[in-house]
Amino acid sequence: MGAQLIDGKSYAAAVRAGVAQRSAALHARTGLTPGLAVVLVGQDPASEVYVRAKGKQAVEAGMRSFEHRLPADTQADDLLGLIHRLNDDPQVHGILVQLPLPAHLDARAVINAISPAKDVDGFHISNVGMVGTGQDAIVPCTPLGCMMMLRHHHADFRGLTALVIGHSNIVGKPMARLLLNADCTVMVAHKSSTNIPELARMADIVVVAAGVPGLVRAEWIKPGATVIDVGINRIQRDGKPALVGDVDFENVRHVAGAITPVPGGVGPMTIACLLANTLSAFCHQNGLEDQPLLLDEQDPT
Ligand SMILES: Nc1nc2c(c(=O)[nH]1)N[C@@H](CN(C=O)c1ccc(C(=O)N[C@@H](CCC(=O)O)C(=O)O)cc1)CN2
Repeated sequence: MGAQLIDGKSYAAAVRAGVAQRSAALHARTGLTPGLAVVLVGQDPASEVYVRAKGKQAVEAGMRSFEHRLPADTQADDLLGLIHRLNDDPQVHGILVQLPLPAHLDARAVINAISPAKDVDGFHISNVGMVGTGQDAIVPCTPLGCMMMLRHHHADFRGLTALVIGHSNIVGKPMARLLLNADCTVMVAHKSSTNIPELARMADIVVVAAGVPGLVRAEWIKPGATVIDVGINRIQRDGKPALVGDVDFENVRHVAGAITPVPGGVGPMTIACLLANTLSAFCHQNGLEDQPLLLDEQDPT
């Protein structure tokens, strides 16, 4: 029997619909509108696509979108000046700086200049520390989306073992922390570890964010395991461009219990969760009650 396909597109549509509904209800009650500011430095083609999608989906969810496009040679002081202005702008409740930044800019310093309350990417050291110590905080969008989809398949993480492959600050590390906070037993592997196959065979959940096309193979997977593929790799296949994940999808799908496709899996949840984080930030900044958006109440199936 093949794995159940985890349809991130439908889940993301359900999350966005929930955000739009709450945003409209809060606007009707208070007259206030959530605002999201997105900063893009340079012209990386993939980043252009994501930034455009963020602005469009924010507006569709009833939010204000503020796009700031800066040239690739922008100096740190100018970028930091913009962030300080956005921190002080009462119409802006969420700020994100699209990554990667050009090499001459220090991404850490830029991220830590964002007010933690408006850091809707959840990358500020204060949000990272809070999540790391199991406190309520803004959670990075991609791992949040992965957790929402995983919760749909696993009511309780206690007694389960997870393997996270890749330990980036954007995905791997926060993903491992969220799973630990949910009482899962968690292993984290560097993408070039030679023992990944043995670790994967013990895992009920495999989350991979390694940037290596087809890294995860069918013979590594425990039958019935849930496999979440965060990889987005642009390759040439039969002379044509193709988008593939870090999982050998065609073979792993015959062993796994549930699996995310690429495209249409984790990716769409990233922006949906960004909107959910922006709505939460808006609520906190205005003393409004924030309700967590759970997929269970927005079940697309
Ligand atoms: N400041 C941030 N920078 C980056 C983040 C982030 O969360 N915050 N994540 C990624 C890029 N990203 C959002 O910014 C993102 C990546 C992928 C998708 C997505 O929907 N992917 C589609 C495929 C789309 C395509 O053709 O590329 C899919 O997987 O189905 C959305 C957002 C790095 N930077």
